[in-house]
Amino acid sequence: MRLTKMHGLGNDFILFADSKGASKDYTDLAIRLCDRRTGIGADGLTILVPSDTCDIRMRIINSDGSEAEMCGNAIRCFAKYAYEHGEITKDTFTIETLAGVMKPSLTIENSVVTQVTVDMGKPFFKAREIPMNVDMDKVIDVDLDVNGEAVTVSSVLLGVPHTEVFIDDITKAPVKTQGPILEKHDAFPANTNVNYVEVVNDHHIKVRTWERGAGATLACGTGSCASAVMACEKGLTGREVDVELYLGILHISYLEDGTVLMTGPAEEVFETELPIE
Ligand SMILES: NC(CCC[C@H](N)C(=O)O)C(=O)O
Repeated sequence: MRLTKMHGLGNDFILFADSKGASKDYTDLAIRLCDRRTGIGADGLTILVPSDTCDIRMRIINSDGSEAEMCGNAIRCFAKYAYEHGEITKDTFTIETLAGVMKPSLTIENSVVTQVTVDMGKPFFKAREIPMNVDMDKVIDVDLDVNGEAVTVSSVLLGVPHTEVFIDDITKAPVKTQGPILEKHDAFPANTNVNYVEVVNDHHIKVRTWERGAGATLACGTGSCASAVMACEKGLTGREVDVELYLGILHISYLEDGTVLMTGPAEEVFETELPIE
């Protein structure tokens, strides 16, 4: 099996194509390969499989073996992988995911994909769409009890469920302590990704994420989109926002019609061949 290790701003993935992978169970493979001591190490597997409705289909399996509906950093890596490995010859195409159809546009320099812009679709705000156990049309500034402490959260579905906690200083974000508690809080029947957000000004935010099924990661693409959307909905920023992550910036455009565009890099780290079925 030919594997490609890639990352999007440090959120890292192992990619491969599997023409018979439409409904395969990759749980064990993900846990084995993603282990950072005994495997290759990654936040997830990203698998290219054939699609009946789009140009190609992406499956994303978290490092704990659970399957996610979508992944923003993985889809930029996936789009670059598909083009540079000859699976796709166009610079704009469609990708089927469990969260619907995503549309990447590639910036190509000397046959190398340097940036990818993805039309991520529109966010869903209703509590039952996220899903979340409260009855609200837009889940903005709800107090949740976290071990006796009231934590104010806002939530949105952007491919996957996201919860934002706005804080004054990103260096104090309790990612690894509060993140896992919020991820599995009773309020979220499907669990949630947790983003800590510092608003720097009306076009610049900083984000740190605790990911559902993967833990603390260096960047989260859908989380960056969700954070930018929520900052705008709360009146803290405009519709064009730079999201600062540990290793760089994702640019998010939240268009007037609700469509979210995400632009950022994707990098290949190495390729290898392993004797895996
Ligand atoms: N890394 C992500 C999100 C991956 C999915 C997530 N762990 C989940 O299960 O919801 C991104 O870049 O969007």
